[in-house]
Amino acid sequence: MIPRSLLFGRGLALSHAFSNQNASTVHQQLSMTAWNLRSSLRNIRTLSLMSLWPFNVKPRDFSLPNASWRPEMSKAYEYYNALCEIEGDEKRRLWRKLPSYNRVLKYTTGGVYLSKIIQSKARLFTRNIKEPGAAFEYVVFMNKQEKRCVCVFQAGHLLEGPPGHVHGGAVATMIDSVMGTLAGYMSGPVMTANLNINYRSPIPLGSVVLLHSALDRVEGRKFFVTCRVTSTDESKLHTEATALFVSVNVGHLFGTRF
Ligand SMILES: CCCCCCCCCCCCCCCC(=O)SCCNC(=O)CCNC(=O)[C@H](O)C(C)(C)COP(=O)(O)OP(=O)(O)OC[C@H]1O[C@@H](n2cnc3c(N)ncnc32)[C@H](O)[C@@H]1OP(=O)(O)O
Repeated sequence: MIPRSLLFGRGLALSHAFSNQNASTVHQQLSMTAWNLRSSLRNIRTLSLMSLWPFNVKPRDFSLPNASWRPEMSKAYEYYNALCEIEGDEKRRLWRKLPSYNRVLKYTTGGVYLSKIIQSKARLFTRNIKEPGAAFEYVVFMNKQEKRCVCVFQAGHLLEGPPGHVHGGAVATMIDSVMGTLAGYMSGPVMTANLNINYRSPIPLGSVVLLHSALDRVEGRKFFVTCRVTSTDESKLHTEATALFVSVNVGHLFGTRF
């Protein structure tokens, strides 16, 4: 909101201008008032940029590069990002970088109201750690036409399981998130009904891996998805997974059907 002091300050200047009866002084005062108003508008614009509004109209995109990214992460990001920028109009582009927010619901159409109703303090599990690089650093590139996506993932030090390696639950979280994002992108809201994971080789903590996810088939509301976690050069297989996602309507989140 605009601070009260700012509004009242300019309001006083305005009333003071019209209390003076002298014509030239009034003219002078009006010029001053116009200047004051212009300056107020400038201030308001500046203040809105300083995030004093109750709603953050431009949410932070957590999938953009930050200082915690290792060169390998940046290199993989640049590779896939370049695929997104291949010439041609946006609709014909095969690859698209997905933005990533800490509350998906809040930034979907009409979702701002739902996000207030459903656990307003809730935040996306993978995006709620403040320190950049400490946990899940990732970015998803979607190829809708080929019904697949690739996620570049850097596992931070808070994700330790076996000493020096990534916790299996953290790997499962990323797999579920990436597969769920693919299924959701293809169909709208989904929930994981079934998830099977085979851990083939441990992922060193701090390393960068790729998650390749593909839509295998669709049967009515059921979306069968696969995922492979590999090293960035794809020479090493870390994990394989299959999952079933079932499309749901918003009512399902409330425990009702409508
Ligand atoms: C808009 C795009 C944006 C994209 C950008 C999004 C970005 C966003 C990023 C975040 C991404 C996070 C992704 C995390 C995703 C979770 O973590 S979800 C949380 C974990 N999952 C849950 O809590 C789900 C709990 N389970 C349920 O709610 C319900 O069981 C389900 C899964 C919704 C299904 O219930 P239902 O709707 O009543 O459906 P139901 O009739 O039981 O089953 C439908 C069909 O599925 C089959 N089925 C159901 N469960 C199973 C099962 N376990 N095994 C085999 N078959 C099954 C049934 O047999 C049935 O088959 P048919 O008879 O039709 O052939």
